Amino acid sequence: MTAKVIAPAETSQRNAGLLSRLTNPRVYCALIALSMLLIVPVLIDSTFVVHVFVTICIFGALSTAWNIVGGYAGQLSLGHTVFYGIGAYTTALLIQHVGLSPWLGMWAGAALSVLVGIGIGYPCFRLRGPFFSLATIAFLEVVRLLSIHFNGLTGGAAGLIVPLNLGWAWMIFENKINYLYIAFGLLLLTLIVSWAIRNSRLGFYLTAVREREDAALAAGVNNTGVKLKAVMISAALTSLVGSFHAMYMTFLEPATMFSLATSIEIAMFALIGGLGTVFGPLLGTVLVVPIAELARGWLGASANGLHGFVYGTVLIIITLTLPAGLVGTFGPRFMKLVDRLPGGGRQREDRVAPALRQITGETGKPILEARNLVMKFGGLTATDNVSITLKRGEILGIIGPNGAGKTTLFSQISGFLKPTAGTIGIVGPDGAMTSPASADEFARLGVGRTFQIVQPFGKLTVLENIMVGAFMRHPKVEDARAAALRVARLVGLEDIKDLEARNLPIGGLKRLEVARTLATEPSILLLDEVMAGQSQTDTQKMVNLIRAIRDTGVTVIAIEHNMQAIMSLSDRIVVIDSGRVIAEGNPQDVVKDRRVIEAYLGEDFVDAQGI
Ligand SMILES: Nc1ncnc2c1ncn2[C@@H]1O[C@H](COP(=O)(O)OP(=O)(O)OP(=O)(O)O)[C@@H](O)[C@H]1O
Repeated sequence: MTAKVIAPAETSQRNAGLLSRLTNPRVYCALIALSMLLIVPVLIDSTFVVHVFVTICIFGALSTAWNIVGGYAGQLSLGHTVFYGIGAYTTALLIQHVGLSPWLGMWAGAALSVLVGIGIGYPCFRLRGPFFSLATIAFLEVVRLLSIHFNGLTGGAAGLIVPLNLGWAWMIFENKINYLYIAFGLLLLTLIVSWAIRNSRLGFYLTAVREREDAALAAGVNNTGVKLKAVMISAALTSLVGSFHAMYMTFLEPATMFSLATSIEIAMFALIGGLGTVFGPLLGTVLVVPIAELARGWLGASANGLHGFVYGTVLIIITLTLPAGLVGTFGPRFMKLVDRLPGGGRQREDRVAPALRQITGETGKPILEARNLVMKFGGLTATDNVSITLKRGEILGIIGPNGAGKTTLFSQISGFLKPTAGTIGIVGPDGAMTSPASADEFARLGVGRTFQIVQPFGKLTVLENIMVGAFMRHPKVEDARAAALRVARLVGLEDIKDLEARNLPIGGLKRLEVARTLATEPSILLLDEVMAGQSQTDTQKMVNLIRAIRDTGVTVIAIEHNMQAIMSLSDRIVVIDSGRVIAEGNPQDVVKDRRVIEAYLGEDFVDAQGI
């Protein structure tokens, strides 16, 4: 076995990196704020205050873990306590029957929760919006009923008492402050995981999938795969917290451990604080839990159920006045203030862009072959035995009247529509002809497409949108950022790189479509009406850009209604009408073709002109 020797230079570089992070006001302010969750209860030293802070840490951690699925991936799970309950019961049962320490049992619970998460997530991700939420509630209810039914194991509705072995090994303490240390540790763990996801390729992919599933697929994202990863991580973290909570409460019953009300509370904290943000769920918890707990503490039994009233009131006020939640609304302004503190406002260093993917192959040889493609939508035949061969290095223009079937053809040759009949072959990097099975496979093989109706990830900046494409070839964030910056420069988007995509005019959005696709470093680029909505100057710039892209070895197919542009740009033109190819050849010949003029201007015009 060989051990890795760490050079002194490497260690000092790492220390310098850590020090530079710690002197960043965003980092030290977050650490100071978080440490208050420990310092305040230690200073006040009251059992009730410690209990409130333990509850904040537990629910903050649960909500942060939920946010990975509900916020980042946009899957509104309302059955998340299923993982919390599984963690709790597994840990308690392992102590009772095997004598296993909860420190180990909690990982067994997490593993089981991951498996259940995959089981729930895989079928449910096909469902959208409220149907997904309802399905997660249904799963929660089934597990709750099962835990009541198997009362020999779980104690049923009567509940289960955790064996009371005192000490750190058994996670049971007389002094409540010890629980706070563990709860705080779990909160830190979930926050670190959540932060790491947010700033990784997975985080970008989850946001992309949440915003536009088709555009994410076109960027090579395996949508189900990334959502499953999110569920697995979230399930494991929720389960760990559930295990700890079982030890804190020392009594488990199905109604509490698999509670729909708790599932909703967890989601609500994230909604109040800011869905899809790292610190939003914790902030929501910090704001709401103490009010409810204090009200309960002061008013005692007479205030039973009051916390629900408090949660509901805060939720209504926040959703009506701040739909993006507290962090979503005030976060950017607050960060500007924080950046003014010592050590703040540092500029990111421009990194050298990674090498472009090499495109190999002989110019003029087929790179894509579509044979007899048929696409039927009910009684309508959108493409009718269309066959095209794309030659490496050419620019192929596809024209035809509205509704001719051009976009349908694009969707077929990029894997978005499975042809009713016919075959598609793409030459892969190894030179062999392959037929990918899904849109993301097409993308990874080098087929990049834009959408006629633009598909920006509205809440991401221009540069982040392009990064989603760049991640396909450059998994590291900094490499993807540098590669995206190179593309932004090429496409003329560098000046507005930090603007949120939803604020762009249509011309900018069209260029962003091209940029995101280009960032995937395709060998075949499918452009669907990218010149629509562009000024004359911008159209000319786009023509020049497409030529420049072709000169780097990329093969281009462009659908276009701007005749002047497509005729000047294309090496070859294919004309489609009513789903069929009616003419094919070089631009000069195609414009004179009787069938083409007839398709655009009608038979009467052709007869009158005597063509
Ligand atoms: N998903 C769908 N379901 C049903 N019909 C569809 C679907 N997609 C396209 N069509 C129909 O198929 C035909 C071809 O549409 P397509 O969008 O491919 O034409 P197009 O040549 O791209 O038109 P345009 O130039 O206006 O964009 C149209 O009649 C359209 O209404």
